[in-house]
Amino acid sequence: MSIEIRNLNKRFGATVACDHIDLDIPSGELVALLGPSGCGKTTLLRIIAGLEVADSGSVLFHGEDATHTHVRERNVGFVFQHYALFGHMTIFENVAFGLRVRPTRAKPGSGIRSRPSDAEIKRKVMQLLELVQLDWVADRYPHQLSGGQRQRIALARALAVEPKVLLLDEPFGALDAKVRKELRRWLRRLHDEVHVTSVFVTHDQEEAMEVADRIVVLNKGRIEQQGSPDDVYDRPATPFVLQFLGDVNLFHGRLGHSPGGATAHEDVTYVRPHELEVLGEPLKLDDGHAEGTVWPVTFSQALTVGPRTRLEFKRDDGSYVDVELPRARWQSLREQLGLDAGQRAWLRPRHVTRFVAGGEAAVQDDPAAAI
Ligand SMILES: Nc1ncnc2c1ncn2[C@@H]1O[C@H](COP(=O)(O)OP(=O)(O)OP(=O)(O)O)[C@@H](O)[C@H]1O
Repeated sequence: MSIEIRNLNKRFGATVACDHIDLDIPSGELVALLGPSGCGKTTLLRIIAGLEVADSGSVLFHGEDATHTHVRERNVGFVFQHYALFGHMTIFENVAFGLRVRPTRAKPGSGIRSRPSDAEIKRKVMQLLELVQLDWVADRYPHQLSGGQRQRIALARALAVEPKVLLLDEPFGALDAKVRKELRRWLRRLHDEVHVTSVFVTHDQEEAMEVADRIVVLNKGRIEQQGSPDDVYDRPATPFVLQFLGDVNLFHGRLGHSPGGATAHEDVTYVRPHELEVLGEPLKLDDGHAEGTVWPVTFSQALTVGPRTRLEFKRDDGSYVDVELPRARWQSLREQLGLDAGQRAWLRPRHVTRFVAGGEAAVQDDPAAAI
């Protein structure tokens, strides 16, 4: 089931939660709505669900206008951050719930389906519990499960009614980092098996990059960019997207010294910390080879966390630049250059991103072309 959103607008008083949203979600895709707190992700999800009404615009399910269709008839499944399992019911009954509450004989054409037989419910619930790899907890109660297990059950319960669309609002938000990581990989594998069109809200860029087929980056109720994880990371359309998708060093005005004596570029330039190379001396021009931009800096400190090391350098204008490298690379570099706090070094970007004035279009550059 594809979802199309057309010129959707929603305000809460003076707050604009959805600002002219146009979005196509192809059938079977797993799409992440990504953005900072308050950018309108949940509101957009709730409008797709039918839990919130838009001020204007439309939502189409597979080409059919569903803007005014009641939530019960939209056939969507939900998973929220705070697992809303029923504490007094077993896991089996929790998963069976959506099927048990159906009418014995639904009105034809109402969009509501009839209740399956008890045998059919049993078969289906056990099949779903196997799918989420928790068939062995069928007789337990929610309080006897871990948070991660409860979220897997919440997902099984959402899938039990065979939704055409699955909506997930920060489903792993309340879990600790390690369980989150496990569950997002698990969700990705599950989606590859089930293929139900899914929309996933998160403010965690790593989570979106790892799980989604496509990422929709939202900012202040507007879509900044949408594309594959590689598209938005490698070819950010705006400074907001670039900065939201990971750490970045920002350089205003003149970039500093370029060995060829060419004029440095005046635009704002962005370089990710892992795209900078540390040199012990400024590059010399030899054999007519243009080397591009090199920034003189002073080494400040190194912080190693696990396998990665983050180096902090100070530029002559007083601003700081971060460089990230594998821990082993840092160890060999330290020996090679004898880097100590206060020592001079030079940074060469392997890749820079510039935006023309107004921040409308990105220019992805070979750094040599930036001068
Ligand atoms: N029922 C409401 N009444 C008034 N304002 C609301 C209501 N719901 C949302 N808002 C406002 O609309 C904006 C978008 O909210 P929304 O919950 O969609 O953002 P979000 O991106 O999901 O944020 P978060 O990640 O913090 O959940 C926010 O400024 C919020 O305060």
